[in-house]
Parts: sequence; C-alpha cells; structure tokens
Amino acid sequence: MGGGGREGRSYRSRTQRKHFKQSRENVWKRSKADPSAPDSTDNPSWQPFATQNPAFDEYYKAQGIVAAEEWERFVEVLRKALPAAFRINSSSQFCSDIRSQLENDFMESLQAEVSEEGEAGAIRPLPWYPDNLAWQSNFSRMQLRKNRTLERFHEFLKLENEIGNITRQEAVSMVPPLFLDVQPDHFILDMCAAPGSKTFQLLEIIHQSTKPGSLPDGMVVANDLDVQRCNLLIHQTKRMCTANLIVTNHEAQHFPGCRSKSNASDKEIELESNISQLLFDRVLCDVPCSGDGTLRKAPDIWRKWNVGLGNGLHSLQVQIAMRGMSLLKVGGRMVYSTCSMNPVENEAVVSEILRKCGGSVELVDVSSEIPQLIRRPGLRSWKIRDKGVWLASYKDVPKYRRTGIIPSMFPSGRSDVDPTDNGHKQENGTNGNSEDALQPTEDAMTSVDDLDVEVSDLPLERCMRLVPHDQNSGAFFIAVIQKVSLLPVVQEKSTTPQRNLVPKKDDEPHITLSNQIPEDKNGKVEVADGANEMCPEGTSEANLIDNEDEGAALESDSFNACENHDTEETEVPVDKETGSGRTGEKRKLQMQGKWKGVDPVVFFKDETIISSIQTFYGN
Ligand SMILES: C[S@@+](CC[C@H](N)C(=O)[O-])C[C@H]1O[C@@H](n2cnc3c(N)ncnc32)[C@H](O)[C@@H]1O
Repeated sequence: MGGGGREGRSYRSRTQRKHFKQSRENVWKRSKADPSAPDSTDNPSWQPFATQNPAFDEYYKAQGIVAAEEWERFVEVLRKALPAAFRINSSSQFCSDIRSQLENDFMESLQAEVSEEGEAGAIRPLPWYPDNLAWQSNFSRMQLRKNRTLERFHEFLKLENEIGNITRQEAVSMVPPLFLDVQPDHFILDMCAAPGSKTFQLLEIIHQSTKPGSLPDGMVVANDLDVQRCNLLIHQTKRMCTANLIVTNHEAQHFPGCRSKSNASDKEIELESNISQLLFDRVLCDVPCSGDGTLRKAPDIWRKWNVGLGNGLHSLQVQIAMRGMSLLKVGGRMVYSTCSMNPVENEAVVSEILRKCGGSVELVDVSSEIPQLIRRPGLRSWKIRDKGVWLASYKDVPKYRRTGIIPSMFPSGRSDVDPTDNGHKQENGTNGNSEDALQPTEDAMTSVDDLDVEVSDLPLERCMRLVPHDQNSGAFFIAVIQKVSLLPVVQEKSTTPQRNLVPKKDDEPHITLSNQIPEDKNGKVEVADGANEMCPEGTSEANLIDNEDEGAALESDSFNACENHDTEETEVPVDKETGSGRTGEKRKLQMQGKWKGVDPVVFFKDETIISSIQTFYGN
C-alpha cells in the first residue's frame, strides 16, 4: 500500500525518527541566534529559558540535598524537559481496556516509530505504582503536542483524559496519596486541593471497589483558598461523576470545624445529642510551596527562584499542617507534601509539627512501603539563608530579621536568644529598616563551611525526598504523620472562624477544634512576616496550566497566586445574598479571564434545587 513494502516503511521510520530527534532537541532550548529555530524568526523577542541560577546552586549545594559528586548529574537532569506521565482511573469501567491498549498497542507502536536504537521504552508503566496503572513516556508534554509522529497517542491521551479514564499528572505528584493508605470508607480532607489531581486519585481509591449503582461510604472534602483554582478542581473532579465529594473554599489554616447532625460514630466527637464534630481519617496536606521541584515542567522558575520564597512560606505551611493535625482523628494519618526541595519548607515544617504536638503524633517510618520508589531520607541538618547571610541557628539572626526568620526554621527549633540581647553584632546599631542594616558585615559573611550547624534530634530521616535524577522525574517531599492521641490541650482561644455553631450550653462539656490547637503562650499560632505574602516576588508559575493541551488542564502542583496576574480583577460590591463580605466593603472578584470555558462556581438560590439536594444528602 501507498509507500508500501518493507523498504518504504523503514525509510519512513528513519525519516520520522530523524525529524523526531531534531524536534526533541529543539523544543526545550532554542538559541535566538539559531536561524533554523522557527520561533526566532517568527518572534524576534523570543528568548530561551535560562536554566541556571547561581543563588539556587549556592543554596542547594550548601544544603547537601544531593552528594557533591552527584551535583552535575542532578542539575543536568533538572535542565531537561519533564517526561509526560499519566494515570489510568482505577475505578473506571474501562480501566483494563485502557491498560491493555497501552501494553499491547502503544508500547510497541511508539517504540518502533520514534525510539532510537537501544533507547528505553517510549512509554512504560511506573514500577512503583500498583497494577501498571501509572505510565511515563519519554516525551515531554510539548513534544506530545508538537510532534506529528505522536499524534495518535496524543489524541488518545486527550480524549481519555477528557472523559475521565486517565488523568495526566506528573509522576512524583502521584506519590502522596499512595502513602495515605486510604480505605473506601474513609473521610478524607484534602486541604490545598486545586487543581485536583490528587483529589481525583483519592476519589478513585474510595470508588475502586464500589459496585455499579452504589456509592462508597467514604467521602473527600477538597479545599482550596483560590476560587478560580476551585473551579479547576471542580472541572477536574466532575470527570469522576461522584457524589462523594465536597469542594470548599477556605484558608486551610483556618478550616472550619465541621459539625454534622447524625448519630455520632467513631469518626466524630459527640458534642451534644445528635450533633457531632467531624474528624477525618486521612488528611492530605499538599501545601503551597516555592515549587522548585517542578523546574523541569516550568523552567521559568530558574529565573524567579530566590531564598526568600521558601523562607516566606514556612509559617503558613506550619499553620496549615497544624490545622490538619487538629482535624485528624486519633489513629488517623496525615501526609505532608510539597513540590519543593527546600528543607525550610519541608523538614523544618515537619519538625515544628512534631514539636508542637508533643508525643501525640509520630513520624511514620514508611521505608518498607512502595519499595520500588527510589527516595532519599529526610535531612537532619540544614541552614537558613537570609539577606545574603548563612545562619546556623536562631541566635545568629539579627534582631531586625527576627520576625521574618523564626526559630522553627532551624533544626533545633530553639530560640536560645538572650532576652536582653539587643540584636546580633551585624546590626551595626542601625535600625532594621535602614538600607545599611541590610548589608551583611564582613563578620556576618561566615562561609557556609565554617558554620556550626544544628542537628535535629527528631527522626527526620523518615521523611522522603524524591530527586529528579533518581528516576527521571520532578522533585517532591513527603512525610507521613500518624496521630496517636489528642493534641496537647491549651486554653481555648479560637483561631478558627466558627460557623453554624450549635449554641453551647454552659453546663455541658464543649469541645471545639480550636481547643486542640497548640498555641504559643499568648494563644497565637506564630506567624512570620512574609508568611501571608502568598505570592512572594518571583513565585513560580510552575503550575501554569496547559490549557492548550487539555482544555482546562489539570496538572499543576506548586502554589501560584501569581497566576492571577493573567486574570482581570474588578472591584465589585459585596454580594449581600451570599453574605460573602460585610456591608460597605469591596471585594475583588476574580474574573474568568483565561479560565474561560471552565465551569464557574454558582451559588444556588432556587429553594426547589436546594431542597432536592438536601433530600439527597440528608440534613
Ligand atoms: C501545591 S498546590 C496543590 C496541588 C494539588 N494538591 C494537586 O495535587 O492538584 C497548592 C494549592 O494551595 C492553594 N493555597 C494556597 N494558600 C492556601 C491556603 N492558605 N489555604 C488553602 N489553600 C491554599 C493554592 O491555591 C494551590 O492550589
């Protein structure tokens, strides 16, 4: 047939391979000077991404997240485009058909068409994911989009993704839900859930063994602060056709206590007759982070990365994780995860949770779980960098920086400062706001090798860090924490907005979530300045959603309030009907902008609809 015969086919394959190889090299890094690069002529302002950042190198070399002899290999892989990965929906009725199409059709056909001699499979199942349900290709998302040889495979991915049979998701992002040990009857809180790839994974697990026509006993509450990202979350999860999901839009650190009118079960603490407080069997705490683990997917992070990103998020991460712990049932498991490699966002946060919770939580040793997954143990030692200075412990922090750099960032978590201490020697007697105060003195410019770094006495090696060159992936950090008893009780001083509270009768024992939150002696959870700067300058757009590819595409891991740069913001009066705001205040309405086509969240007003929902779910 056309072009037929063995010779014709092999010629075509060779040509395709050559074309493919060239475009493989081109898509990621094109030189402006290269006249053959299509974009350089079409768009003279086009610049290739810079894939290096001296501050990044200096910081991570000093932290020792990989051994010195591995450094070159580590950054070499970090500079390469991330191979596309996806998961088959384990609860889909077409799950086995899709898996066999991959195993029996695409594995061979793609190998023959585009792989170089001896090159590892064009697509292959991820060895650590159960039942061959997660796959990784040798192609980046860009290659999948642009390369005609891959068209049939790309169309397959797009279609199956759209109808919910597969989910396109970065491989390492699939890991945290696996360590949650979810059972179909579990109540799960996904605290920072958008755009929802892990929520979808959790829903799959609770639906997996449900018979057609029946609903699982479990439920997922998926929360996110950003309303636009909540829209994406809804768009993503509606592919699942589930009734066992509630999407909420709160600050996770202030996630309200949920009360239900039901017979209290072991999932709940009975408050009054018929009113119980819902606690969760599992909590996923995939917090906003600086996102440098997604560098391969979002190379613009190279340019934007700076040490302030991680330092500025530490406090918020602690607060979110602590709220998660307080909402977790005794005996329950919480996974804390980030797509950042930075110890201040990772080990330091986990350490602070362990310290604040005393003996009521345990860092679980999961080294024997998912043995095929290559991981590195968590660090027990790290240092903080601030304003160009390395700091080994809190006592080294100049007074003018003590609101931004806090004790919990250091391995010991101790403050150890003399209360009469007026500040560190490099303060130069100036006040912290002057420019001079920001210049480190020679004395303060201690070389990182001379630092007397603290070593944590917590078993932080039980945390895990996934690094790119171990299994050709992005980077991720994961810690599994078990709640073994109620958290230390402190004087009740609510840090949580209490809504729809049942009136407390004075003579009855009254348990609120807030009285389980360990607080400092002033009854406050510590907040470092900058923690609420949700979008520290240069925070990544790592999570730019690949709309072009997947409609309202769905794979994004790092926090990115900066995405809102692309959306229009209009000031509108508060909506009195929904009560979202106080009279006289103005509130910013995030317009759809580039999210056009993604279903907006709509508030029901029609009583008939509301009562039919109430009838379905019960009160
Ligand atoms: C790392 S992303 C979550 C990725 C998500 N778990 C997934 O797998 O698709 C972090 C999310 O946290 C949200 N976020 C940021 N600050 C938050 C807060 N204070 N409370 C709740 N969510 C927050 C961001 O909008 C972002 O969607």
